Amino acid sequence: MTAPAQRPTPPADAARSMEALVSLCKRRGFVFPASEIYGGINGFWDYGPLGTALKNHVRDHWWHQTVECPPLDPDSGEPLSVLGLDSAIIQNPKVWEASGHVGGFSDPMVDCRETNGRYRQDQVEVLFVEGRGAWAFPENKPDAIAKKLRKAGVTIDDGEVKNLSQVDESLYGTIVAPDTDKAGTLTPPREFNLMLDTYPGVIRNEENKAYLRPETAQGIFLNYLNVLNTMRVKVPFGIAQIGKSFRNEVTPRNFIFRSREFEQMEMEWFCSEEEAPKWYDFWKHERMRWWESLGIDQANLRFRDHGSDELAHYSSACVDVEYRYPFTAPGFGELEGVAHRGNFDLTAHTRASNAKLDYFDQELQLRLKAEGVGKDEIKERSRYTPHVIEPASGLTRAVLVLLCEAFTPSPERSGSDYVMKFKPKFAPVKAGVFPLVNKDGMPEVAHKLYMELRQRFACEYDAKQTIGKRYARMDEIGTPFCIAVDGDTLENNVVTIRDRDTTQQERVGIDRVAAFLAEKGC
Ligand SMILES: Nc1ncnc2c1ncn2[C@@H]1O[C@H](COP(=O)(O)OP(=O)(O)OP(=O)(O)O)[C@@H](O)[C@H]1O
Repeated sequence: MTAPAQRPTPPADAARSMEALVSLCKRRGFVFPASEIYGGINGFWDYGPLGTALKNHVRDHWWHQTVECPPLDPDSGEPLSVLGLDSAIIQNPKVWEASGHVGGFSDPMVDCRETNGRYRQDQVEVLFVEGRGAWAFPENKPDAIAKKLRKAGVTIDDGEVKNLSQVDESLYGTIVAPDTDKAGTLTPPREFNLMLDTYPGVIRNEENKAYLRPETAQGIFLNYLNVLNTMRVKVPFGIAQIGKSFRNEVTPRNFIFRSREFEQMEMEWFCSEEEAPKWYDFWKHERMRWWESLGIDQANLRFRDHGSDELAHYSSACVDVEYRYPFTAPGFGELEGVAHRGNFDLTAHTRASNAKLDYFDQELQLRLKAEGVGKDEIKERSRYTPHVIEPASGLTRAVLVLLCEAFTPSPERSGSDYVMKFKPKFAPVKAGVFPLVNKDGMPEVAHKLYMELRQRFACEYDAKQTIGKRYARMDEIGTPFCIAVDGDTLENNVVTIRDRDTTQQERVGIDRVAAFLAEKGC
């Protein structure tokens, strides 16, 4: 008996809040649908000025904490070695054959013969009501689900909900497909490859077919030897990179959660087989600590260990860091995977390319010698293909999480419906500088302050509209501080700084403003 499936119906207010968030992101310049003036293109998004700033702040924080200032070795207390990389998006297609992506990077899909709708099998939930029938759900459309069930005269509590991937195909004939009222229109599942292809060069034929990378990780394996030979590192060490990846997702959805072009932040940690379990545990907890450092509420984060049936054949452990997205609530969805990949990738590339991607561990050799181990055994054990621990996360998914965390309805405030409560470090704009009124010498003083502050902080100068409207706009784009130059500034050199979250105001000497912003973590 399988565990009861989670209810497919997200709370209606969560769906509505997602709608409001998407609309705010567009209205305020965070994220726009790609090619919007041509009707858009499914699964692609453009990051506007504020979304780009937010994304860059997250990217820089990851890079700083992973490459420039990585965690300390738990045993020696010395910094770990992690080196940065920026590999090509398009590589020799043999790479993706060796890695298993050409043959096996696919999702099982079912089609509806009636509507031609195509669904990922594991993203369809089915309600079985004994003696009445079975209804498949269009995911995350609570209103449509409610309507469909009402029409059928059943409620979600009348039966049992199962994921379609756990339903025997012989029962497909009884299921009403997600977008029809007819039973039995779903086809059996078929594998659908997620690789997007392209044809570099002048001739467009199978021989010249190449792929847009579906993950940044393989670029790291391809450069393992280059880094080892040039950077004076020894195992254990890591190689990290941030960059675009592409997947022909069948059902891109939930805003930027699942898109066809997205950005990843991945690190491959090369270590000995013996130490791999220790490093797996280490990186698992380090990664959670990192997510918490973004200011995400701990209650919205959790680990989910993969069951043995989910693990790739070469992997001995994998855990997801999950976040409670509005569209998964009360459940969670993936944000990052930390995988123990064994030495599958390096071994596969060794086999396919004939390059020697192994490692001679001099320290291990000396240790074994001191332990009195025999010559042949030393030789065999001190040359090996490193094992790998891989923390792999989505940069664009991280942006979505920060947007969801920050998004706070503010019915008590006039002028803005929402406040985006970003941690100051990640806020796209750190401070708004306003003259209280656009006269009496205030604009000149405010503009001078703005010109100084912008050397260190992303600031905006705004002298238009009422002060209330200026505050409201800053609240909606998540600017943590607004600095008003008023009569008191002209007389006493003090400005009024308003805190976005509390709306409390504080008087601060004009020459202390930069220090104030720095102290607040801007
Ligand atoms: N289509 C996508 N759009 C946005 N981010 C993605 C997408 N696919 C993967 N990611 C991000 O890259 C990370 C690492 O990729 P990985 O291959 O482990 O994902 P995955 O397990 O296939 O994700 P999912 O189960 O959500 O499809 C994911 O945790 C996620 O944050």
